[in-house]
Amino acid sequence: MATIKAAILGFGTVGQGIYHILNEKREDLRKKLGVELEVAKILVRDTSKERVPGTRHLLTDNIEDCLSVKGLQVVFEAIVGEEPAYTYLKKAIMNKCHVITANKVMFAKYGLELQELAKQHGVFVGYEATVAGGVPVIKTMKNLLLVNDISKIQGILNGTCNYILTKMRAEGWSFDEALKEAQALGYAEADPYMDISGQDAFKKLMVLSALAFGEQPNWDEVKVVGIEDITPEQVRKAKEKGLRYRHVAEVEKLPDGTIFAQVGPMLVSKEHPLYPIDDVFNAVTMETNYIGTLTLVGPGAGMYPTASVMVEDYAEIIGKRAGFVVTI
Ligand SMILES: NC(=O)C1=CN([C@@H]2O[C@H](COP(=O)(O)OP(=O)(O)OC[C@H]3O[C@@H](n4cnc5c(N)ncnc54)[C@H](OP(=O)(O)O)[C@@H]3O)[C@@H](O)[C@H]2O)C=CC1
Ligand SMILES: N[C@@H](CC=O)C(=O)O
Repeated sequence: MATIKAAILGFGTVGQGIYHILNEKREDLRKKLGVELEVAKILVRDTSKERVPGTRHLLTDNIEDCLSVKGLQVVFEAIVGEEPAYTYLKKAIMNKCHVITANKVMFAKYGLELQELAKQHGVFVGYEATVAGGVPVIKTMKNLLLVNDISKIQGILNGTCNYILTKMRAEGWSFDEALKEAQALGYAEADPYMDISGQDAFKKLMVLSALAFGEQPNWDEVKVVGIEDITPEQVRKAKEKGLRYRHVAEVEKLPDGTIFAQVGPMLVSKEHPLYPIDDVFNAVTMETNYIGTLTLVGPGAGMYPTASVMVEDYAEIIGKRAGFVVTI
């Protein structure tokens, strides 16, 4: 049986999740895909940190050790920020590797370019994990777009913000307590300001805009507001009135063809579809011409939901290569 060699870039919450799932599902994936997968290298910054037992020999802090693995075919990327992730993935694609990323900060900016480059080199880019954690919004949207036009997308795209707002309302926790717990649970970004400032939701929205409309609005013209100024008093008063705070991102193609987007907190009443979406859950509503309105709901962050969709991307890509999966 053929063996596919893979590298994992980043071995924090998401990278370790990928490793665990690949191990736990090794036999199953082998049967379903007809190939063995071997994780040949793992890139980190600090190779001395104690991590998953039995992986020390795989760790390196040098990307060339990863990209020079003989027969490398797949790169899972779960590091942080635009660079060096963009440069690494570009190199991997040019070396004819499939790449699978969770890094929305990098992908919001370079996603269209990397996908074009991948096309030129005959490889695939999986990016389900860049938006809404374990919610299969990218593959759903790709399928919808085969037939439908999407006119508007609205949703809760940051699990950490939703977790914080939920805990403040339902448990009376302080903002800081809730953020600390979101970090402990692996939901928050390495720099949690990305979450609470709305920047993380904005980057995810830009990934969705590129997919749905083939373009993004001018980033400088998008109003992005976070949740960091919402006080316990405001949350309490809203609750008394039967309202809930939600952090909502939306992007819309206007009749004149321009793309309008905004990100910020919103007060919703119990009639609103986002009212019941609590905890780390995300929800994404798409308005389409034939299906009408479709909403996906599920865990928006965390080790296993995020890693699961990355391994699904791997299975889909390898299946496609073998000619037995027919989705895009
Ligand atoms: N956590 C989540 O729920 C989700 C996260 N994501 C995205 O996945 C990515 C990873 O997130 P997460 O696992 O939570 O982050 P962590 O901070 O837990 O892990 C990041 C990992 O990347 C490594 N790393 C960071 N920068 C570099 C670099 N320049 N070179 C080599 N290695 C580097 C770190 O190495 P070291 O350990 O040595 O410091 C660490 O192992 C991010 O882009 C995030 O936005 C996407 C969806 C959900
Ligand atoms: N920090 C992000 C992680 C997933 O993308 C979030 O909380 O949603």
